[in-house]
Amino acid sequence: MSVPGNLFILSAPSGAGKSSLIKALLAQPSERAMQVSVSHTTRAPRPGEVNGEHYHFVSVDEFKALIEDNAFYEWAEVFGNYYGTSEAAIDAQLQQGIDVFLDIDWQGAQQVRLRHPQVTTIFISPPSKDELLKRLQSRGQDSDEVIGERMAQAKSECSHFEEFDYIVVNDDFETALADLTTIVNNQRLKRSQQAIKHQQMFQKLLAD
Ligand SMILES: Nc1ncnc2c1ncn2[C@@H]1O[C@H](COP(=O)(O)OP(=O)(O)OP(=O)(O)O)[C@@H](O)[C@H]1O
Ligand SMILES: Nc1nc2c(ncn2[C@@H]2O[C@H](COP(=O)(O)O)[C@@H](O)[C@H]2O)c(=O)[nH]1
Repeated sequence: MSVPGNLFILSAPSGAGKSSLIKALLAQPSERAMQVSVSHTTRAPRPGEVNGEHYHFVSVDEFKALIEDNAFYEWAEVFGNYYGTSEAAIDAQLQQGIDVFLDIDWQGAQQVRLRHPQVTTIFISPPSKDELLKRLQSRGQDSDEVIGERMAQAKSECSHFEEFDYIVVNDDFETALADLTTIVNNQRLKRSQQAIKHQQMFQKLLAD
């Protein structure tokens, strides 16, 4: 029997660094395959974003048709655009034993928790408001107006931090990455997973 993949959610105010942390985590050597789920969105691509890699970029009509088809595991409206996680895609990854990471907002996290109670949820916090603003500005991808909206939304995202299993403060990047790696490894070391992975060893240990 193979161990099914683990599902992880990373939520944070925009600009706190969750995409950077997931990218660095996935670049590390790992005993299990890890993938980040590619969401659908109606937001316009940012410079350098590739369709199918960063997001599946769709029109509002296409997104609404996918909602009608029950194609989404969860979906939400964030900053006036729709975002959603494809159910078929993550089910296939988990069944193949791949650990899947969802970079979604608190509304999506609430929906996934109801459907998949074993999910591990992680809140990534910026060290301060000033630093969050600096990161949004230094990314150089959004207008001042959009940055203002994201800063206003950050308070609402942060107000949900107590709903998460773990909190990682992304002040020093390498420390935050080490914390995230520890959380992932903790999940893999749980008895439920180890019992399946080492089934034959336990059978032999318990044999007469
Ligand atoms: N610990 C850190 N110290 C300094 N800068 C950081 C740190 N972590 C990430 N950054 C920088 O902050 C900016 C925002 O990071 P990133 O794009 O990963 O955020 P995000 O939370 O994924 O945002 P969004 O939800 O909008 O996609 C990037 O320019 C990134 O290089
Ligand atoms: N509920 C969902 N939220 C999602 C999904 N994909 C991304 N997001 C969140 O949206 C904001 C903005 O993202 P950006 O790429 O436009 O900066 C951020 O908080 C993401 O976590 C999703 O599928 N579902």
